[in-house]
Amino acid sequence: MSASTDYPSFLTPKVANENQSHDAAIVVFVLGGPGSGKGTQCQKIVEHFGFTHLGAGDLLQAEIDSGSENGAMIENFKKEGKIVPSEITVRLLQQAMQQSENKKFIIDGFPRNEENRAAFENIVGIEPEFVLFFECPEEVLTKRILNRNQGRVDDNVHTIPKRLKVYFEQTLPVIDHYSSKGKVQKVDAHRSVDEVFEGVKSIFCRLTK
Ligand SMILES: Nc1ncnc2c1ncn2[C@@H]1O[C@H](COP(=O)(O)OP(=O)(O)O)[C@@H](O)[C@H]1O
Ligand SMILES: O=c1ccn([C@@H]2O[C@H](COP(=O)(O)OP(=O)(O)O)[C@@H](O)[C@H]2O)c(=O)[nH]1
Ligand SMILES: [Mg+2]
Repeated sequence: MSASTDYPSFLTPKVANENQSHDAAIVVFVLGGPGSGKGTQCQKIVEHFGFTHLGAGDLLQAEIDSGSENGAMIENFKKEGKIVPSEITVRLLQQAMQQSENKKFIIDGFPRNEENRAAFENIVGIEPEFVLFFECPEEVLTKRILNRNQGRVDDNVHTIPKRLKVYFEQTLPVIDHYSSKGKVQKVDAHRSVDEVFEGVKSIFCRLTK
């Protein structure tokens, strides 16, 4: 008997959702320093390759904006360039994946440290297909962030050095971890948006088709 005939039809979507296994889901992590172009390139990947974009920073910002009980705490972490406790970010990512009908996700700006990585693998139970890594010189990152002009609380001279320090000390080890497993696809991000996307495109054509 199929699952859909086991339950009254109005219950089926909820039951299916709660038990949803992501065994079939494809996850690509997108990493790189703040300002390296992760969000910009993810938009283009969505248009060309049909992935759903989950920006970890965007999901956290939505929590702040919704006035949730954790909102003020998350905003303080963001202002200081610190990494929000994994259980919060992983829960938001897992919810977003469960609510999506798509099975192909690009997760942008996560995992930012080893704790994030272990929590995602333990709780969600998925390893990424590969990790797209945007490499960009530090001074270019700083310039791009200062020009971003989106009114972010963390795009300022107080927070930028803290974010860069966290990136070098905590996020690069995650990239090293995946590198040792042969999963890192590196792209030179210090080029025009279109040139970077040419590099991205060839990786996605090779690894996701
Ligand atoms: N290849 C690029 N060359 C120049 N500017 C870029 C490039 N990619 C992105 N930008 C700009 O740099 C800023 C940061 O890009 P964004 O995609 O938000 O990076 P991230 O998500 O990695 O922080 C934005 O203002 C964006 O328009
Ligand atoms: O998995 C994540 C993603 C983001 N952040 C927080 O959100 C901020 C902004 O992240 P975002 O990815 O939006 O920044 P970007 O790298 O795109 O500039 C980070 O500095 C952290 O404080 C976090 O704690 N965990
Ligand atoms: Mg971003």
